[in-house]
Amino acid sequence: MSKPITIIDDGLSRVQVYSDWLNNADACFEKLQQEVEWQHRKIILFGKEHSIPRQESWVGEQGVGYQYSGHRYIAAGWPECLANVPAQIEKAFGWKANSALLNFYTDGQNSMGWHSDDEPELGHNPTIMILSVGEPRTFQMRHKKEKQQKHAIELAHGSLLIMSKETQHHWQHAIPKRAKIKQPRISCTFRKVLV
Ligand SMILES: O=C(O)CCC(=O)C(=O)O
Ligand SMILES: [Fe+2]
Repeated sequence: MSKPITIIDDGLSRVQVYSDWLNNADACFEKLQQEVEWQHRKIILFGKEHSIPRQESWVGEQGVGYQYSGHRYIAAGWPECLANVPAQIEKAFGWKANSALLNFYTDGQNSMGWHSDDEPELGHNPTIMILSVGEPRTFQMRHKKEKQQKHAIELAHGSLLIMSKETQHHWQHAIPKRAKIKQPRISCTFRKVLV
């Protein structure tokens, strides 16, 4: 395993990236596009219905549930191409995910707004590992209180980004729109939901 690039390591929060982590990233990207049941979730904002600007799927060990934006999702298993990834991650980092939120960004018009992954079912200091395949996209981070503290990280095809320790308390992250990007990207955001 190559050495990670450390983005944040200030004693409280830690963010690291392994730029070329997944061996079979091309095959994984193809299979995820074909195998996953992608959903275009809708949200109500000020009484009006909107489609969120990307597609999603909740996957993982049978029965693991997740609640966000007023919906509850239950995992029905891993897509075949991700089935071995939690064990690979565990071998490398000693941390085992039981689920993942998958995001499909069709092109640079798709995005994700500022947020922290701080849902209560993830526990107090959740580790989140994001595997990226497809078109590289910028992963932005900003400190919640000291707004001048910012980072922008290009997440390459096959890269793994790890957020750990107190990162979700102190930082938010986002995937901004990019008008020039015409190609798709998939992110697999591995999580350990407390069951
Ligand atoms: O697509 C990404 O890299 C970010 C995804 C994310 O932040 C999330 O699913 O919570
Ligand atoms: Fe997130």
